[in-house]
Amino acid sequence: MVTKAPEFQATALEAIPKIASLARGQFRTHKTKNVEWRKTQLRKLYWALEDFKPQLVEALKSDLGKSSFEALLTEVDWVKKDCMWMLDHLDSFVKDQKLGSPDVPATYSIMNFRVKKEPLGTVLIIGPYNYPIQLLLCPLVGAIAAGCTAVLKPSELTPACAMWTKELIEKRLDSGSFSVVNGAIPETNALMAEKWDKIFFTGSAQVGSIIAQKAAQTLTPVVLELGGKNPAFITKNCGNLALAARRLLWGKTQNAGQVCMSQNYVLIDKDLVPTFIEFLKVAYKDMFPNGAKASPDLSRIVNKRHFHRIKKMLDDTQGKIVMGGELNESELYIEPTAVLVNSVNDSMMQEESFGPIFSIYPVNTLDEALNIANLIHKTPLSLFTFGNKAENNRILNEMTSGGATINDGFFHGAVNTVPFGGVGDSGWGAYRGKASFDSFTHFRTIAETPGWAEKLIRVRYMPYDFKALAFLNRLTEKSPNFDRSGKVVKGFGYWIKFLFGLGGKSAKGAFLRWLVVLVAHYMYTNRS
Ligand SMILES: NC(=O)C1=CN([C@@H]2O[C@H](COP(=O)(O)OP(=O)(O)OC[C@H]3O[C@@H](n4cnc5c(N)ncnc54)[C@H](O)[C@@H]3O)[C@@H](O)[C@H]2O)C=CC1
Ligand SMILES: CC1=C(/C=C/C(C)=C/C=C/C(C)=C/C=C/C=C(C)/C=C/C=C(C)/C=C/C=C(\C)C(=O)O)C(C)(C)CCC1
Repeated sequence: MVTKAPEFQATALEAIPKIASLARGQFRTHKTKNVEWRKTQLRKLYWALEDFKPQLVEALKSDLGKSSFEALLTEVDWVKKDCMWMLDHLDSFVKDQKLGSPDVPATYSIMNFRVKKEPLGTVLIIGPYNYPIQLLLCPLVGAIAAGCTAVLKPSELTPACAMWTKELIEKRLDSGSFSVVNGAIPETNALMAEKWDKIFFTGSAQVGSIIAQKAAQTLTPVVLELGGKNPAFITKNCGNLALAARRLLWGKTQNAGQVCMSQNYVLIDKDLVPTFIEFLKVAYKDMFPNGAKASPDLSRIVNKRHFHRIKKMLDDTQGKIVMGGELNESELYIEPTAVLVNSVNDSMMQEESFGPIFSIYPVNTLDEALNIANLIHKTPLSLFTFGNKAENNRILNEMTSGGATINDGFFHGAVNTVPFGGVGDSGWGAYRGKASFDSFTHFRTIAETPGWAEKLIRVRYMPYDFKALAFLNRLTEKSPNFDRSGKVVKGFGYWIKFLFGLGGKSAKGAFLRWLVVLVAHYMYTNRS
């Protein structure tokens, strides 16, 4: 029998400054600089997740109706894998990076330039409700790896997960170095009143803006992982429309579409629309042979407020529901739903879905699709392309996004070791894999000037000597190979290189050409 989650209890407001101060104090002991200490914390986190697995799976069920399959794949095991990956690579990440050519000119090579990887300090991590374990603890893996201490603020909308997270972190990790503050706006405000060395926020753009403004007052750096209105493009040349339908439906069924990087709307060649809808229905039937409501796999909407937010999008649409459409408030159930729309002003195009619903918008050309997508949201978190190679490249070239997947739903975000983040108003900064370590690290450049070099570098001292400066410039300055209009000038040096390199553009190219010439010459002279 799995123990029920402790009843949700917000952290006392007056305790919050002490928690923050304790975490800062722990950082000042310098124990986190020890890489073995960090590894021990990561190992403890791994085992805490393993040991609390039944409680977390149950909590995800009670907070979000999440299936145990998804609870393991995308939350508990996901973070465990993150710990293991970080443990495997931490030794190489923490090493000083020696700076040589091309960063340091040869003339300065005696200064032993290097980059030291320093922990930023004490950080605040604020999480959202949709993946309450993964999106709170993966940034923590980065923070621990980098040598930071941290205070975590889980979403109050997933109370069972929040309470277990507090227990597993505070019971298993170094006391005081890692703490969890539970609560909503007042508790977050109390946390924001403290000084942090970095704030890592995942959530809505609206709250992200509040956090960024508050952080700016103390010049605190922030990572923002926000939402977006993400487009999918399907062109006439998409090849396999049935596959596109199935893969896009996947994006709206995992976690009942409460995935910030899944598609909001599909811009599709108008001639493909009827077939695409048929394929969506086939895929739906495959995934839910007994209907979505009866499926043990489909999550529920987190609460009534979000249920009504999503319902309102459907109530306000002028479009036609072509798949799904069933809602049940008492069960917080919303069926995976597709709506065929014909206006960019439709609620289904203008609002962030963040649920199992999406719109289908027929277009005449790819130009039209790109114009619409750039109009709806210029910097979405993701985009998806289903076209031929040239079309996919064109879409990627003419529209930006945090990340993108060609020929699938949100696959670029389904691997935990590659960088993940938004662009513009869908987010600042990235994490996962090495990016998680980097996100909490200060890359500190160090130079070391040997005493014996004093004579060589005396040019910098007053009284200044223009002759010495001219000499230094002769050693260090490179003359341009371009004129004032920006055109490359093929001067004497270029033609010499061209001649001796036999037209090869690199040393390797020149070497290969010389090799061919020499082999040909050898064969010619040794022919029988
Ligand atoms: N880019 C990414 O990785 C992700 C982005 N999201 C985005 O998050 C949103 C859904 O998550 P929610 O939990 O509803 O986000 P939210 O922004 O409402 O809440 C996130 C966190 O901020 C706190 N918070 C809420 N209002 C606050 C306020 N006024 N002042 C200070 N703190 C406050 C909450 O307690 C919670 O811990 C969607 O917009 C979604 O697109 C969600 C998951 C991942
Ligand atoms: C098994 C063999 C092979 C290989 C098999 C392969 C490649 C299997 C692939 C499985 C797939 C596609 C699994 C899909 C996993 C999806 C995941 C983990 C989704 C995660 C979603 C997340 C983390 C959501 C996050 C949400 C966020 C950030 C948000 O709201 O923004 C071979 C190689 C073929 C050989 C034989 C054996």
